[in-house]
Amino acid sequence: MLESQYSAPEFDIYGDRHQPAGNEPWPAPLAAGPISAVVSLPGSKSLTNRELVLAALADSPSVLRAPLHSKDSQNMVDALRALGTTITDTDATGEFGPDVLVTPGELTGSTTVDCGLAGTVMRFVPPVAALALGPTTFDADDSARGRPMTTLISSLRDLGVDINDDGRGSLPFTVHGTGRVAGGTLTIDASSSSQFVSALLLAAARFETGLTLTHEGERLPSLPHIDMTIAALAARGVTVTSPAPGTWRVEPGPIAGLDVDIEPDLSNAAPFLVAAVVTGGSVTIPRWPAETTQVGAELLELLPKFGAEVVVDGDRVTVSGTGRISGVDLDLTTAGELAPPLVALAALADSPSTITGIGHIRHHETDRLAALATEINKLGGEVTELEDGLSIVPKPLTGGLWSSYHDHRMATAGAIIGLVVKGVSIENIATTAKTLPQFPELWTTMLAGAVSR
Ligand SMILES: O=C(O)C1=C[C@@H](OP(=O)(O)O)[C@@H](O)[C@H](O)C1
Ligand SMILES: C=C(OP(=O)(O)O)C(=O)O
Repeated sequence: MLESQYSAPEFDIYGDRHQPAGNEPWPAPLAAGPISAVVSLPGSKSLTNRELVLAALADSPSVLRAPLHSKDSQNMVDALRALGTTITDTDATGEFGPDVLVTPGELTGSTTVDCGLAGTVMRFVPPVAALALGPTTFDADDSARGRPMTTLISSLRDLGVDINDDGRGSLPFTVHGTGRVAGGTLTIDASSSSQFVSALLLAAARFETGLTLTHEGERLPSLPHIDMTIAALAARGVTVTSPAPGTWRVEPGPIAGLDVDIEPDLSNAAPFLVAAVVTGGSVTIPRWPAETTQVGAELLELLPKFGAEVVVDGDRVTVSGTGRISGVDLDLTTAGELAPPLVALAALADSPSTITGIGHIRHHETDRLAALATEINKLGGEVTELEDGLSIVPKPLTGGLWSSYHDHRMATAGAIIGLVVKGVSIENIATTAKTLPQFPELWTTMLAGAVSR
């Protein structure tokens, strides 16, 4: 067994090596011409952080093969370790870091959890802490402290869990675990994030009577992420049913240990595939899963709407630009996570676009509707905020400073625009380490394959 990469603070998972000295903005590289590249990507954030949680709640050890090693996964590992789980690297190391062995232990609590910037940590871990034997205090980076938590806090309270949030309904708060949660029936409004549903379902098999959960609210975003939760539970022998749309039943029972392959992060494929479209080149992503619950798979249908060509050849997906980028009318309710790169693409299109169904992304790492409109307009664009989306009128853009708002997908959206707009600099490119510490390196290598016009 090797020394755990996850526990080595000197390991540069935060990507600081990519931040220019003195935290200077990162000059986004301009494409010399159409890109031609093969880009291999690290593991999915959503799969890694679900499998870490389920492995910690399981009745025997699990191995995660090719997991993500990033700030979000590090925050999850640290949280589960603090609660009593043993997580170590195995001696099998892939392209992006070692596989990990998760050995569940008694959940002791009496600890603190730093959620960093990770929605999956602040939503998925409190129900685990409710099963621990002592109090757990949750906090996050300043910029993430305001993300919605009320639904989860009140859900756990409805299940009898004592939580002290000093009346805030947000981070920081303390979950007073007693080692047991009775479970039962719960109705919640998950309109602001699917993660509330996933959080409760992930831990529910460990509740004494399981859980019947109903969503009642105006909308339910990011359904593929709920499907991912259900599939991950089912793979570990948990019985999950959906007796009616918007209702899920998790039977109480053991969660099995499992050796599981983590797929590459298909949402992080988006900026690279969009780069092919923007430059009229082609990008191939290897190890694309034939079947997946990842929402990034929707790119294969979404990018052709902008005029791209998609070829699937076994487990390799190639996206090519055709030189023309069409504007689109898109409802991205299921795939809000993909909005930043697609909005960047729409800003470079030949005709206007309207992208709706994404009001909830105002509660992601930042208010993404406001941030995208502000940053594109700063460069001369014409993007207008709608109640649940953006209207984008392409305009000739000029260079300037692109702010990231501690949001990895804002940083990568700026890099997309910088491919074809001279003089774009990205403030805090290191924030991409949330889910893809290798971003600047992979981006620069991809561009080395650009063909000069
Ligand atoms: O469960 C998950 O892993 C996620 C669910 C989605 O959250 P929302 O439903 O808040 O959009 C997604 O946007 C986020 O990046 C990851
Ligand atoms: C919304 C996102 O992250 P989080 O898991 O922190 O919610 C995202 O990665 O786009």
